[in-house]
Amino acid sequence: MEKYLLLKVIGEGSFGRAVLVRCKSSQEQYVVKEIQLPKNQSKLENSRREAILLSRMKHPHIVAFREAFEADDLLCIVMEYCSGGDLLQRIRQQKTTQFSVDNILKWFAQMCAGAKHIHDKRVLHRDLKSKNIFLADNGTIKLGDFGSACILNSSKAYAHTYVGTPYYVAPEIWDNKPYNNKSDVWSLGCVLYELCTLRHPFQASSWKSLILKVCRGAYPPLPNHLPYELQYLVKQMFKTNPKDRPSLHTILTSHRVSRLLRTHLPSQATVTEEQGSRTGRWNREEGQKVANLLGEKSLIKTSTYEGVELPSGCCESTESGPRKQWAAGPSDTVMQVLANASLISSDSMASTGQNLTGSTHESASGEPEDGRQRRRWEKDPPERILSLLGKAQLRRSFSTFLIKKGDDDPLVGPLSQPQGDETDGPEPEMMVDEYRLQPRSDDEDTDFEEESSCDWMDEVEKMFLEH
Ligand SMILES: Nc1ncnc2c1ncn2[C@@H]1O[C@H](COP(=O)(O)OP(=O)(O)OP(=O)(O)O)[C@@H](O)[C@H]1O
Repeated sequence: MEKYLLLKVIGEGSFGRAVLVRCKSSQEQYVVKEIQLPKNQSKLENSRREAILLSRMKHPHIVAFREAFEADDLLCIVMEYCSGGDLLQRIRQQKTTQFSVDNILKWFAQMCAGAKHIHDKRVLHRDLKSKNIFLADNGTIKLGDFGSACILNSSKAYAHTYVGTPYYVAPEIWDNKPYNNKSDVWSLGCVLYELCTLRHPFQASSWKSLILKVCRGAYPPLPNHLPYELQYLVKQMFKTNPKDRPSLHTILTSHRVSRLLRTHLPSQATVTEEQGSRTGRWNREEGQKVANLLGEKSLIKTSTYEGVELPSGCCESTESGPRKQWAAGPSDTVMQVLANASLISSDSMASTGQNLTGSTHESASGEPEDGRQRRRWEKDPPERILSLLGKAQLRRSFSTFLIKKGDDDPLVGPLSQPQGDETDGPEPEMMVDEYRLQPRSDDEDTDFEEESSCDWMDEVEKMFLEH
């Protein structure tokens, strides 16, 4: 840390603070994420994973990694400073002034290029939202916050924890289905919608209403002045079946909107890893060094309660439970039980009290110890879990999904007005050319998903049983 001069604290995240520093030798400014190395092993792995993942993602639209080191009890991740702040702040600054179509297309194209790059590496971001997307000083988009990302295609990659922010979560996650590349596409659809309207597509005053809207893909249509290609794209990104959503590759190459998007992308933004490597922009050695430093094994032997504060003692289990699949229609049950719970405001995960998260449990090798078959639930599991949820207040967070006892503030969406936002009021009537917007099925598109099913509901149950 002696190399850097501390300039100011930018903010506090759930795992530590972010500080602006200046490198004493180069005079360049960087952000250092200081993460208190947790005694809790699972959080430690989470922190290390972010550093490793970031070190491997070199792309013009991904926050650049510089180095990571451990000092005292801190893991310090040094990264590019995005002086334009995050996109949520930027959208809020607009108040009621809409962004120009060119601006929307440019930013969206850039975020797609960054996200496509991580998907090409078989990594899912899992928490894409305007608050995790940054603007560099030249106005360029940079995807950040890889704390929730998970690597796919590794039998040891057992990051099967629920991660996400309710407002950006795809319908399949509410259905306890595995997170997949199209779930990231859904979240980016939410960001695109925010850019187009300065509002969130799925605003609601209760969990039931929020989940219903998400699971039905019901959102107020975009204003007519926007090009139909954008309207068509939004409609496709909000297809409730992930298979019907276009991949980022499709969006950038063969979608009706691709031509518009590509005019805003310099050719280097879509460079592949191999191309990058040939041109020397992708520094494998550097990534490897960091991975070694931080212990690559820990990356894939992860046992995490990702992104959520847990009561102490909740993360201790190392049991390798078999994967679970829903027998049928969990969403209805989810909604029944959530109906009475209120969603409350929280900008920070560093909240106190009893919170909810998912976790990953696995053997020391990171694999199911005995190759056990996946078992199916014998009875409808959401009933059980959600009756537990019913005892708690559901807490909204921009960072993750929390349940907290004892509060009952009304729900306020990320882009709600401070007061009196009619989140559940009648949706504005718009003239939409349904025929032109009719989406096609994207059968030939690329699909991949995390290996293990999302068993966050199971973890909720365990957590409450322990208390
Ligand atoms: N590279 C960066 N450039 C500029 N600002 C950043 C950068 N990284 C983070 N920030 C800002 O620093 C603050 C803290 O960020 P951090 O990622 O630590 O936590 P968070 O995203 O607010 O919360 P959480 O950890 O719960 O996701 C945020 O306001 C964020 O916008």
